[in-house]
Amino acid sequence: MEHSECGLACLAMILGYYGYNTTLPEIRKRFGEAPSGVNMHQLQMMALEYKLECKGYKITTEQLDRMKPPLILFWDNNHFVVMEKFRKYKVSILDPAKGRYGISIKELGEKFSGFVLSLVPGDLFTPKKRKKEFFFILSVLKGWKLLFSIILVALFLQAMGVFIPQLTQWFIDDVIGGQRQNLLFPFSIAIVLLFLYILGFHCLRGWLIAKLQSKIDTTMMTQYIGRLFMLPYNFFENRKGGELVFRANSNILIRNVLSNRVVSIIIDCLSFITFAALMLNNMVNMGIIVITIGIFMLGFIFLSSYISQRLSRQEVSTQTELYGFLSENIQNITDLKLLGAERDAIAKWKSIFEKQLKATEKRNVWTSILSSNSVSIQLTLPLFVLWPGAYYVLEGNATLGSLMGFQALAASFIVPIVSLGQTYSDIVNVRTYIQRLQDVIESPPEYTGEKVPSISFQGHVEFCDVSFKYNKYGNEVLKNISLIVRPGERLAIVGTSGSGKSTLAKLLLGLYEPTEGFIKIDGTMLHLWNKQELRKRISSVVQESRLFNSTIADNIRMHHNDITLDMIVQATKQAAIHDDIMKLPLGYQTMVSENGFNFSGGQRQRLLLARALLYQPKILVLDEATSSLDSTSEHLICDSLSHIQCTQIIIAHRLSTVRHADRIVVLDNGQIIEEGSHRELLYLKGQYYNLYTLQEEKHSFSPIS
Ligand SMILES: Nc1ncnc2c1ncn2[C@@H]1O[C@H](COP(=O)(O)OP(=O)(O)OP(=O)(O)O)[C@@H](O)[C@H]1O
Repeated sequence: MEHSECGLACLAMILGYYGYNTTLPEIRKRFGEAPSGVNMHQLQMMALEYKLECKGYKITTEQLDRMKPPLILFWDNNHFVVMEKFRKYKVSILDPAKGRYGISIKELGEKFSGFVLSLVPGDLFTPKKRKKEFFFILSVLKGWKLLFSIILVALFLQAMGVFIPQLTQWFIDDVIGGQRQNLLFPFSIAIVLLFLYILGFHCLRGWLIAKLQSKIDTTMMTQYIGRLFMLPYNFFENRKGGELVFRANSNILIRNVLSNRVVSIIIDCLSFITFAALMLNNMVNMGIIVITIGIFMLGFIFLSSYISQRLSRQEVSTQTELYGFLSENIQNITDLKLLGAERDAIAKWKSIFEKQLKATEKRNVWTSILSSNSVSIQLTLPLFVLWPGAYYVLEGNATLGSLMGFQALAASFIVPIVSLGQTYSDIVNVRTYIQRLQDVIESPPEYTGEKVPSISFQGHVEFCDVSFKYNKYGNEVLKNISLIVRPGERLAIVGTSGSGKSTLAKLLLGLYEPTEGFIKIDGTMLHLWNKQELRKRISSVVQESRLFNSTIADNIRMHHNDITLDMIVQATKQAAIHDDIMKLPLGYQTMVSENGFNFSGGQRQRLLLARALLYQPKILVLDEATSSLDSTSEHLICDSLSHIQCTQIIIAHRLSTVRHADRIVVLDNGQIIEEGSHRELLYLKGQYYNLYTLQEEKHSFSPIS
C-alpha cells in the first residue's frame, strides 16, 4: 500500500467487511492509479460503482458514536482510516499504513479531522470471494516430486519417534525387569545403528529441503521479477523503488517458511494422529487427558494468531517505510546536502527506525511468549503424566515400563502440536509478505499488441481527438487533441509548465493510454503495435531518463549486446559527445556513476541523446532533452538533428531550441491553442509571442530571425 493509496485501501477494507473481497491492484485497474491520492468525493464515486450507498458528513468526535461502523474517517488532515468499532472508552481503528490498533476517545479527537464517509451495501450489492494466498503458495510449490521425497524421508524419521518409546518400554520391562544383562551389548549396537539411521535421514532431508528452497526461489523470483518489469509505467510512478526491492528480498523469508513448514504440516498431522492413537491404545484415560491438553494448546495458538498477524503487519509496514525512506534519500542526496537537511534526514530516519525497532520488539516479545508457553508445556507434560500414571502402576493396572513408554509417547505427541502452532504463526507472519508480492504478481502486465514495425515503417503520427486523465475522477490533463505529424517532420511543442506537453509525449510513447480518442502510428492504432518492437523504432529522451552505474558504452547500448562500438561512436558523434568521451583516459569504458553524477548536466543529456539515436529511429521524442546544454553544444545538436531523417517531436521551454522546427504547437491547459511556424506564431502575437518576448528580454536575442 502506498502513502497515496490510503483512500483506496479503506475502500477495499469496507468492501471486504461486507463480503466483497478485492485487492488494491483490482481497484487500481478499475479506477486508475492515484499518485496524488483521492478525495472523499472521488471515494464516494468509486464506492457507488460497487453498489455501496454512501453518505458523507461533517461531524464532531462525540457524534461519531451515534454512527454505525465501519466508517471511513479523514485522519490528521492527510490520511484516511477505517473506524471499526466505537466502544465507551476505546475506538478500534484500521489504518492502511499501520494495521489495526485501539486508541482512546481523546486521541480520536486529536486525530479525527471532522469528515466521515458512511458506506453500506445497497440493494444491488453482490459479495465476491477472494483468491487467497493459498493459491500463491500452491503456484510456487511446484517441485511436487521433491516435496514428496521430503515427506517420505520425514516419515522414516518420524517412525523412530514411534519406535523409541516401544524400545524404552521393552528395555525397562524385559531387559532391566527381566535381569537380562546379555542383551545390554546388542542394545548398545542398536543405539549406534539408530544414531546412524537418524543422522543419515536428517542429512538427506536437509539436502532435499535446500533443493526445494532453490526451486521455490526460482519460481517465486521469476514470477515476481518477470511480472515487475512487464508492469505498466504508471505502476512504478506510484511506488518507491526501495520498497519494491524490499518486497523482492522477502522471498528468503517466504521460501524458508514454505519449504520447512509446508512439509512439516503433513508430518505433524500424521504424527498427531499416530501418537494420539498409540497413547489411547496404551492407556485410554491418560491418553484422553493428554490429547485434551494438546487440543487446548492448539486452540490457544490459533486464537493468538490474530495478534501475531497484527504485530507482523505493523513490523513489515515500518520496515517498508524505512527502506523507502533510505533509498529515496540516498537517491536525492544532492538536494539533501544543498538544503543542509542531512541532520533532519538522520532524525527522521531515527524516528522511523525506532518505530521499526519497537514493532520488531513487540513481535519478538509476543513470539517468545508463545514459544515459552509451548516449551514449558512440552517440558513439564512428561512429568505431569507421571503423577496420575503412578496410581495406575501402584494399583497394578500398568507396568512401570508401559508408564515410561506412555511418558515418551506423550512427550512425542506434544512435539507436533508445538510444531503445528509454530507453522501456523509462521504462515500468518509470512502472509503479510506474500500479500506484498501478490500486489505485483497479480497486477496486470502492460498491454501490448501483435503488430511489429516492418522495414517500410514511416513514422507517421496521428492524434485523433485525444483526451487524457491520470485517474478516473481526476481532471482532464489533455483535451481533444487532434494533431498529425508527417514522416520526417520536425514538430515542436511548447507551452507553460503543466500545460500537458510531457503527458502528450508519454501518450505517444505508449506509457499511458488515452482516456478518450486514439493515437495512430503509420495508420495503425497505437495499442495494436507490439510495444517493445515499436519502441525500437521510436526513441526518446524524457525528463525521467537516467544514466546507470555502468560504462559509457553499456549506458548507450542498454543491455543490447549486438550493438557494436562503431554504432555507438556514430550515435555519440550525432549527439556531439564523442570528443568529450575520447578525452577521458578510459574512453568508452569510463564508469558512469549512478544517475551520471560524475558527468556535467550537459554531458549527461548528450549521453542520453546518443542512447536515443543509436537505433536510427523513425520517430524521435525529446522532452527537455537539451535544456542543460550551452549554446555551442545546442547548436551542434540542432544541426545534427536537422540531418537525421525521422519524425521529430521536440518539447522545450527554451524557444531557441525550437525556432527552426517545421511547425510549432502551443499547448495551454491541455489544449492546442496555436499552431504554425516560428515566424507565423510571432506575427500572431498570441501566447507564443508572449513566451518568446519574455525569453528575449531575459537573453536579449532578436525576436525575428
Ligand atoms: N503522474 C501524474 N499523475 C497525476 N497528475 C500528473 C502526473 N504527471 C503530471 N500530472 C499533471 O498533469 C498536468 C500536466 O503535466 P505535464 O508534466 O504533462 O506538463 P508539462 O507541460 O510537461 O510541464 P513541464 O513543462 O513543467 O514539464 C499537470 O497538472 C501535472 O500536475
